[in-house]
Amino acid sequence: MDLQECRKELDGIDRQLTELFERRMEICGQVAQTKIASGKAVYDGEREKQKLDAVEAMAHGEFNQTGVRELFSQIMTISRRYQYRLLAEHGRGVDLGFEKIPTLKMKDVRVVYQGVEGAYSHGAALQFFGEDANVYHVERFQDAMKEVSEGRADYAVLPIENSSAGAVVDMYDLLTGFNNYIVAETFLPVNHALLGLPDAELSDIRTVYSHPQALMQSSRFLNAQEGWRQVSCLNTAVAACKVIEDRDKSQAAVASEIAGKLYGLKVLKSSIQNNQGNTTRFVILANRPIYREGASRISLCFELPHQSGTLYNMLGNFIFNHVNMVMIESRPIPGRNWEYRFFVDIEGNLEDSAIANALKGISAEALNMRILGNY
Ligand SMILES: C=C(O[C@@H]1C=C(C(=O)O)C=C[C@H]1O)C(=O)O
Repeated sequence: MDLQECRKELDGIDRQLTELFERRMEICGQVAQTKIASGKAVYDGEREKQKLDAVEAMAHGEFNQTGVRELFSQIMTISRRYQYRLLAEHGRGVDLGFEKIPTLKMKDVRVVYQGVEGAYSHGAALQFFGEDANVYHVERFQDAMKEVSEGRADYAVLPIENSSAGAVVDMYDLLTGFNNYIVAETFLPVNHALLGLPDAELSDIRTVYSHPQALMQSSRFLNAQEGWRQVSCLNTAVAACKVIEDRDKSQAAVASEIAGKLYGLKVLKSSIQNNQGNTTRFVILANRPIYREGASRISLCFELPHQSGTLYNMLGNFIFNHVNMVMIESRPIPGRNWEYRFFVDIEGNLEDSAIANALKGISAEALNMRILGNY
């Protein structure tokens, strides 16, 4: 056979495959009807396993055996997608347990952040809730989560991701450890300023204090200054505090401008960080599953065993519902070697039927799916 003839033959086979696919889907529709009547779950893992073993046994040679396994795993994923859709049309959609609200309550609320006054988290809280917001701080991320879950604070503002350093991994573990929900996000540019005493000038400076990260992130500017000593501190706010307390004009701190304002320091030079676009994404957490009208991003997590194809199958729930995934992170599950918890962000609103379908699929097929928020 030449190429022309081969392709003609393939066209005929593909026509048959398509016809058979459509017939198969029709039967799957009938299966869905029985499930609507009986209340049985769409996903039947045992039946799928038997099916994959059976088709594999029918194929010849290792390559084809793996191939049909993969093919049928996909076909069954599509079959389930279709069934979830039919179930949703019959009012058997998922109750995701979230309440839609017109706007977030922003007035007379208590807001907690982690760290000290003048830290970037403080800046993020004021950026989102306004300069006059009723904010307070705690020492650790988990303390902030606890303040919210136990109702002492209405919201917590915590960093989740930095544009150059990546995910704040501790936060991911905490998101599953507490029943708090992400209700909003805010992006704070990480702008390090050089702060000195009110009567100091740039030419007076000999020693610079800051957190090692901030010193490193401002290395280009700092290293270009001849004879400046760089000294590490616990955090940027402690550095600012030291400068004001020592009353020495030759000392400066690298910290946020808000720290400067708080401690009464003068901005000797703003935006001294190497990377001008450096931004941190903060999430706002509340202790109730609420989402704003028009919310467009959903964060969720689920667990998967360390087996080939499990993640691929799970992500099929997004692909076949045309849901766009914008972030994925994995974290080991404590105490369960080689099993992972995945954190995924998708675009959409909990009211969209495609989203409900995808989430229903994942909740049936993965372990411990949790919607962390729609914001
Ligand atoms: C069609 C069914 O629903 C699902 C899809 C399957 C398939 O397409 O073969 C198999 C098992 C179920 O997970 C069924 O239960 O038979």
